[in-house]
Amino acid sequence: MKKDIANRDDIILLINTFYEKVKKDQLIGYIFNDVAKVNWEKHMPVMYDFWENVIFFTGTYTGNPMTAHKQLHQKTPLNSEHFQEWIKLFTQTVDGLFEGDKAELTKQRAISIATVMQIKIVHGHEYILS
Ligand code: HEM
Repeated sequence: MKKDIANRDDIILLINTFYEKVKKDQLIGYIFNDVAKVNWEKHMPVMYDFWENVIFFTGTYTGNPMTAHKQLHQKTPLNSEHFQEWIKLFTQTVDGLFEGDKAELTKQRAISIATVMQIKIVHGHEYILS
């Protein structure tokens, strides 16, 4: 049986594994590699903090993901297929490594944040949410 997500080391493993898949992905890899040209050394600690905050409420992340992705959407349009792929890779990564309540919570939070992000970004002006 797999273990559950229990601490920051588990989050680091999860996020490292996820972005290894993302970078190689046919559908969304180019957005990170070619459009945003992500500085991974800078980006990864931000993502560990973000997910640690989402899962364990540590208060370590203070950024604004919505702004970051709105800016990205102006450089290259993000669509529903991109978000579906992101969710698929994230869910597969969690399931490949962990199981338990925190693992379930992590997938649910990822899906709900991705859904809100997609509504705001892809469908933008039709919604009052901002
Ligand atoms: C199609 C889906 C997505 C794409 C293509 C995407 C791409 C990106 C890119 C290129 C960055 C900027 C990295 C950098 O240069 O610093 C970024 C940042 C980030 N992304 Fe995403 N993303 C997606 C979905 C999501 C989702 C669903 C979440 C959360 C559940 C998320 C969370 C974040 C966070 C927290 C940051 C850091 C923002 C900051 O600088 O504080 N992303 N994303």
